[in-house]
Amino acid sequence: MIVRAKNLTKMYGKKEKFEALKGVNLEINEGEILAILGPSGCGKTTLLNCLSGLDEPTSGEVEVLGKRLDRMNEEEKTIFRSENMGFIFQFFNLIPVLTAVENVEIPLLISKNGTPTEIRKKALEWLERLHIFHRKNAYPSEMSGGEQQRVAIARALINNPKIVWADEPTGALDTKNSQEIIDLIINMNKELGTTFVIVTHDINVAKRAHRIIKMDSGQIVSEEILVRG
Ligand SMILES: Nc1ncnc2c1ncn2[C@@H]1O[C@H](COP(=O)(O)OP(=O)(O)OP(=O)(O)O)[C@@H](O)[C@H]1O
Repeated sequence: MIVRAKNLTKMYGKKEKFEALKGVNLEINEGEILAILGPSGCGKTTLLNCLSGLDEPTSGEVEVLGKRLDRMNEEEKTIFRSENMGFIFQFFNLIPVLTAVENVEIPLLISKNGTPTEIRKKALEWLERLHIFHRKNAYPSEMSGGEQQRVAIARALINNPKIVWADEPTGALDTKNSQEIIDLIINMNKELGTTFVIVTHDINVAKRAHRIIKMDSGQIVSEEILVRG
């Protein structure tokens, strides 16, 4: 078990309270690809952010890799995230003034993991692994959505995280690029054993996961385990 959430609730608003999570219980296995499906506004992003420590639940417990996030302060959570987690977003979130290779280097520069030469070498290796080496010197604005997402995945994986949170990773891509991005995620999961938690609207993406949970109005309403031959 890599993640365990107990009775998570999240309230938004001061006067007009809105309950975005209504007592969510969830366990995520190490090495699995979990897809979270559900209609717009049902609480998928809120759940993902509470599980990763980007946001704080109003009540409930979250344990990741045996550590209670709700017992850490912001600084401890930041360090914990940088050591153990990677993030992939719908709109890639690359830094516009940095090239592809420079964007991929960021996590290693932050964790001071290697000399500048070693860091550059590793970043280039990751670009190669994600079939985007030829765009190493391109800026985000010069790349297609599919290319930017490959760079973002390289950046998410370069620190060898145990778990990667992906919020609509194919939401801004066409069918062909979505397929390629999900293929890359599956390959990385097989090769590295990284756990992936993917919020998606796209049933074709969800179908490639090991398990799908469906949410509605702040609750998990069903679960499906997918068996592949
Ligand atoms: N900061 C906030 N303040 C107030 N309400 C919020 C806030 N963030 C989210 N909400 C509300 O909480 C609910 C859940 O939002 P969330 O973004 O988690 O849904 P979602 O399922 O990820 O939606 P989508 O698929 O459209 O991204 C929505 O009704 C949203 O309007």
